[in-house]
Amino acid sequence: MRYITAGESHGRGLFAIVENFPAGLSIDAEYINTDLRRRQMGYGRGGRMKIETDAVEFLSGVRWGKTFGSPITMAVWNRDNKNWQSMMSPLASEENPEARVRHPRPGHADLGGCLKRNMHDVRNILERSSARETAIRVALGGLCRRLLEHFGVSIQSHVCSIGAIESQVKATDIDDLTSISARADQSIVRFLHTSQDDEAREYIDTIRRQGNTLGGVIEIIVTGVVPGLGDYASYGDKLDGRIGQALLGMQAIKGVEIGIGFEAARRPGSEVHDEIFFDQQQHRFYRGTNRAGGIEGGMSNGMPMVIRVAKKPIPTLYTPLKSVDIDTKEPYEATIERSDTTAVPAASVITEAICATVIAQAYMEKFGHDSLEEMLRNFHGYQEQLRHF
Ligand SMILES: Cc1cc2nc3c(=O)[nH]c(=O)nc-3n(C[C@H](O)[C@H](O)[C@H](O)COP(=O)(O)O)c2cc1C
Ligand SMILES: C=C(O[C@@H]1CC(C(=O)O)=C[C@@H](OP(=O)(O)O)[C@H]1O)C(=O)O
Repeated sequence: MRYITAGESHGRGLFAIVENFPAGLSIDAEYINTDLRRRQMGYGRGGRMKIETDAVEFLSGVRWGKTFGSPITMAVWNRDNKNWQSMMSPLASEENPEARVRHPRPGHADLGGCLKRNMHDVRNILERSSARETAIRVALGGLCRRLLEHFGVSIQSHVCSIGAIESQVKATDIDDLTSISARADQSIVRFLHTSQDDEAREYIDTIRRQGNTLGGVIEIIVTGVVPGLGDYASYGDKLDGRIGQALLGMQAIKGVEIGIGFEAARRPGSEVHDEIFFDQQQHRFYRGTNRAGGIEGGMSNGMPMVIRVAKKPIPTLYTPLKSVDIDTKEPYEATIERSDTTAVPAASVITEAICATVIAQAYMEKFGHDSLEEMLRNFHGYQEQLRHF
């Protein structure tokens, strides 16, 4: 499966074209819209989320509720586009020099993008670098999640912290397998949906009043994955590398840990590596602990995957940081139109979608991508192989 996304934050909408997706998968828009709605939730977002009601529209590749092997085109339309008609017009012949954005924001793509493309209007950069693009990646993730359900894979996430506030549901104690499976049994545990809500809301309000912003830590848990996805043989095929690349390819993600991650560097080997056992009754190998977070040697090992990401604070600050006018080169305080204070709960949903996409790709690699029936046949054959190993 290959895909490309297109679209600007305030343009007509966001689009994805997905190639080589298996035929025969039942999909309805509402299944995907559930994730799109979840992505819009969470305390601390700015005015934009009140304007949008994200929903997916299939423009190609789905017929009578099923994929049929043609490239799938998905769209999420921007309601806000009607307020940006002249600014975002693809065809208006006159440029409006007054509409140019000249003040790049520290921490955003603004300055690097202008230098790289030799453009003197930051809007040309910010429209595409905006995390609005994640709406369509969540739609794609929904499609992949639906496919993975047929293989018993489930992907959940929760917010471990926002700024200095820790969730009551802490990051998984990776030495304790019961806590991982208990966590994986829960449907999404969302920070700001717990009894801690009041404290967290007050904290976010204080930060917003100060014109400041917050990031946070998210944990993703993937259960039901077969061993042997990805590969040890070539660097580009390693599953941990692919998950890391995909997550770091998301706006504002600055760190990815798999299993105990950085903690592994502090412990001796005996407290890092998961011992191997064999369950005679179920005729399968298992690990006594899961510090590797379900991935060893670039391959899934059949244990739950545990992945954590660090999201940096939102770059647009209402109390702006110092910047420089790209025309006059004079100091200038960065531009603010409208912005989120924090978007960590939304990011949590996006990371699930990104993991779903990478893992679905790995399943298609191993079991084929022409049809769901063929994939399932190959999958059952592989299970048989494992049973007789
Ligand atoms: C869900 C989500 C919402 C975001 N909202 C904003 C925002 O309102 N204002 C802003 O300046 N950055 C926002 N960001 C972060 C920027 O998109 C991101 O920092 C920017 O594209 C620069 O890329 P980098 O942080 O990966 O270096 C958001 C990110 C995510 C994931
Ligand atoms: C639109 C979304 O997030 C946007 C991400 C974003 C950025 O710079 O990344 C800036 C803001 O856009 P606007 O300037 O239109 O308010 C966020 O609202 C979304 O998540 O759907």
